[in-house]
Amino acid sequence: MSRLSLATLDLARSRPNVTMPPVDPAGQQVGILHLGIGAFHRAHQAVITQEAAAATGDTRWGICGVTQRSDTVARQLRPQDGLYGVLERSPEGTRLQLTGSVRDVLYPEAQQDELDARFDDPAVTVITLTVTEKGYRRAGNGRLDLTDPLVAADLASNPAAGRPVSAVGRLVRGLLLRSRGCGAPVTVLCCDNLNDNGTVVAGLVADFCAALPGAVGEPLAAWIEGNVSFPCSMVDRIVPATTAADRADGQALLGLADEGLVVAEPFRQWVIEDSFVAARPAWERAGAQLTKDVAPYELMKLRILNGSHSTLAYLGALAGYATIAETVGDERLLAVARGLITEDVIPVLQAPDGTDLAAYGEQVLHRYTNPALAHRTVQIAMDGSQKLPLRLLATVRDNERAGRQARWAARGVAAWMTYLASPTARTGMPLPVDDPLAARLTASVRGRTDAGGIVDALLAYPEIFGADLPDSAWFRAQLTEDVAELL
Ligand SMILES: NC(=O)c1ccc[n+]([C@@H]2O[C@H](COP(=O)([O-])OP(=O)(O)OC[C@H]3O[C@@H](n4cnc5c(N)ncnc54)[C@H](O)[C@@H]3O)[C@@H](O)[C@H]2O)c1
Ligand SMILES: O=P(O)(O)OC[C@@H](O)[C@@H](O)[C@H](O)[C@H](O)CO
Repeated sequence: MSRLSLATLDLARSRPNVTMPPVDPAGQQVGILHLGIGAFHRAHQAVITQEAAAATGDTRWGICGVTQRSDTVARQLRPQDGLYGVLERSPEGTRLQLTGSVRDVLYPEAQQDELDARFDDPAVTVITLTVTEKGYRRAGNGRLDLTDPLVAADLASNPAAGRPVSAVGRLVRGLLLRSRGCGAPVTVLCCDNLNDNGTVVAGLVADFCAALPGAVGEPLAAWIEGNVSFPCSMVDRIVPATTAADRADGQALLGLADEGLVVAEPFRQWVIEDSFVAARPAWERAGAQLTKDVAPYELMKLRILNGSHSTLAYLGALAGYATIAETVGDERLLAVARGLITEDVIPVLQAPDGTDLAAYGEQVLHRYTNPALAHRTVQIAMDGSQKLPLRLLATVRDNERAGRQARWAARGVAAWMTYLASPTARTGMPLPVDDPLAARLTASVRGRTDAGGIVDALLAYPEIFGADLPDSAWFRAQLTEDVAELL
């Protein structure tokens, strides 16, 4: 079967349930450099960007995507001239949105020169990132982990001449080349699920500069101070990893093979701090919200959605459910998610202007029920050591400060602990541990059946639980009771 590309795109024009790109892909110039061109970026920012371009007629905002660890996405998209479909799945049916805003894809290991040229291109005024929580290589204190092998390798090589391997290393090298080259201001916009994500990235870049030889790091830090901004953003759209079945469904709709296809729910939200130092797409013309303060939106989303998502992922996987939709079909597990949202999270959360938190929470739970979206519990269970502090432990702490006990958040943490201890679900479904700390975590607890010992062993990770939570008597007791029940 022929493959989607600029040459074949017209064949899709009359296909039912297929929507053509709303802009001429070939007419878009690259103005955005995106580090981490995974599934989420393709289903969220790239779609909103092409809609903004269509609404304004502004052709400056094509995207150059940069893969991080492998050339997979480059191999998928380059033969397709950057085109791919977003398979939007809902109970009402499935439609395919063709997307044409990705104009180039680079694999840095083989294309560092091309990447350098993009970083130094004055037409590029926005650099965006989705490199996952662990991709930022943060130490337990939130600062750049200078002992991380990739970060250490980047620092050891000449930043202007070497070939960086960490995401922050790539970003800093790019900013260095730009500061010495075109010198044009640029905005760095983080789109990962992190609290205060722009501030986090600004801090990591500053840490990296401070660790460079002074003659390089100091002038670079000064240039960044005057020429780069790091707005925060809240991003939301449920985008499960694409499967072979998804590709087959996409191909049946399109009549063309599409190796770059991604799957998503209909819902999407993007709230962006309005703090840009250079031109940007008019994303607000495609539904994005530009605001002075993203923090209340970030906290609402991370704690209500991502907190309940992780809780359901661990509880669901332990019960042998493969997907979130199956998990919320179990009334007892749905009740845990609802308890977490209404009893633990909302009472200690500040609502963004005009937002009804209870209604938001119910909408989130409803989104999980989408039976057409096979979002695997073990996918969401990945990287728990990076996610739990933001998604659940912050809620535990805020409740402690308010003199309350976050009983349901503790249940989510206990489910993570039980997941780590259990090689398989009760049904025999394997429970893989995919986490930067996987080797240590599994050595600590995998295969153990003593609830108290499991809880003690895991609470002893200060990079996850800090110095305070292990001292909370009710938390330890609740975790032990819950792990004993879940094992
Ligand atoms: N998928 C979703 O539903 C969703 C929704 C909102 C936000 N997000 C954010 O987007 C991120 C990526 O999600 P995705 O669905 O695109 O995942 P994905 O697996 O499709 O892509 C992940 C991207 O991050 C890169 N990456 C992974 N580990 C890395 C590391 N250690 N160092 C550097 N880069 C690394 C990969 O190379 C890839 O480019 C999430 O971690 C989250 O922060 C995802
Ligand atoms: O993408 P991750 O790994 O940060 O988290 C898994 C899910 O909780 C997450 O992707 C949600 O689907 C998403 O945050 C919804 O917007």
